Amino acid sequence: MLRSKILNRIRLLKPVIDRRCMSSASKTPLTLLEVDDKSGIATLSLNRPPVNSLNIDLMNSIIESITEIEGNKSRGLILTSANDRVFCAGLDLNELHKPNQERLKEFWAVFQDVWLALHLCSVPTAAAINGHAPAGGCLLATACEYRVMLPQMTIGLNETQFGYMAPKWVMLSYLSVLPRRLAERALTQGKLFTTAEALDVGLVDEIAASKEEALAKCSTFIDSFSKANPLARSLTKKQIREPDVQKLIADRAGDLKECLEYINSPLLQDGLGAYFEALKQKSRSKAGKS
Ligand SMILES: CCCCCCCCCCCC/C=C/CC(=O)SCCNC(=O)CCNC(=O)[C@H](O)C(C)(C)COP(=O)(O)OP(=O)(O)OC[C@H]1O[C@@H](n2cnc3c(N)ncnc32)[C@H](O)[C@@H]1OP(=O)(O)O
Repeated sequence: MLRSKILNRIRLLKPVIDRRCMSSASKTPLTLLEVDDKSGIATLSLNRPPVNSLNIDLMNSIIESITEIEGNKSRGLILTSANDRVFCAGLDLNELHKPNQERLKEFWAVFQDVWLALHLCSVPTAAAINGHAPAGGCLLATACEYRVMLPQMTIGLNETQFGYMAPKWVMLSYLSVLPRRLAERALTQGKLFTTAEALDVGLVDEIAASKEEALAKCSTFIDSFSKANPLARSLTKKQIREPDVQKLIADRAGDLKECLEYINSPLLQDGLGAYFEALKQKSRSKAGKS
């Protein structure tokens, strides 16, 4: 009786995921999903060149993969990147800059969904961060239960550097990993931590010399739950994460409204435009040099 009450409660917590089709003009899968026959661990690789920036299609593809992993009895999920330089560059700035309003609404709702799906994933989750992970990339990593990162990369919620304040629930994700004082300072500075700094403050759990080693360390973390009952483990995780998740679920429409107003404000659009242009300029001059 108690168990079914808890299960119903957890079901209510789960995001309602509208299974929109995974569309891709290039016909390349935006995520690659591999389940190891021996270990039963699923590896989900982000595969949207050049930098795995999160547009609607990539986020839907991540959600569909998580749903599949939960359904196929995988023992755990490792999130990584098919790109060996960038784990995920965060939200696709094309979706935020001069946005089409209807698309922006859908985009924000899917952004909420992807965080909820990963944050509440029923199997153990670990991120093998094999490249840079700014902003939304850091959010994906912090939604996982464990993080292993390669050297000489950067990670952090750097929103204030390009003129945005991270949404409340994004900040909560950071606060679940970092001590409050440190999180406040890093969020207000828009700090990008190097791998060594991230390990030092506890933003990542381990450093690995190669992607293979990172995947192996993530597998070891997932194996550490071998003696725990999977249902009990998953319910415990969800109970612990419930307060943060409820803050978003209780007012998804309010969050959407607030964010849309904020994103559309001329000051923020100008700041974002300048930031995006500087990124493109940097990329052009890099290409010119090579
Ligand atoms: C009043 C209260 C209201 C409260 C409400 C609050 C709500 C606020 C809502 C605001 C939302 C804010 C949330 C934001 C979260 C985000 O995730 S925003 C995205 C932030 N991302 C970044 O800042 C990363 C930027 N990119 C980089 O730093 C680098 O690209 C890299 C380190 C990831 C990789 O470097 P490198 O390998 O050298 O590649 P580049 O040459 O820089 O880039 C290649 C190519 O990709 C394009 N690109 C890079 N990042 C993005 C991106 N995020 N989106 C789209 N495109 C991107 C870059 O321009 C290059 O393209 P071109 O070669 O120029 O075509």
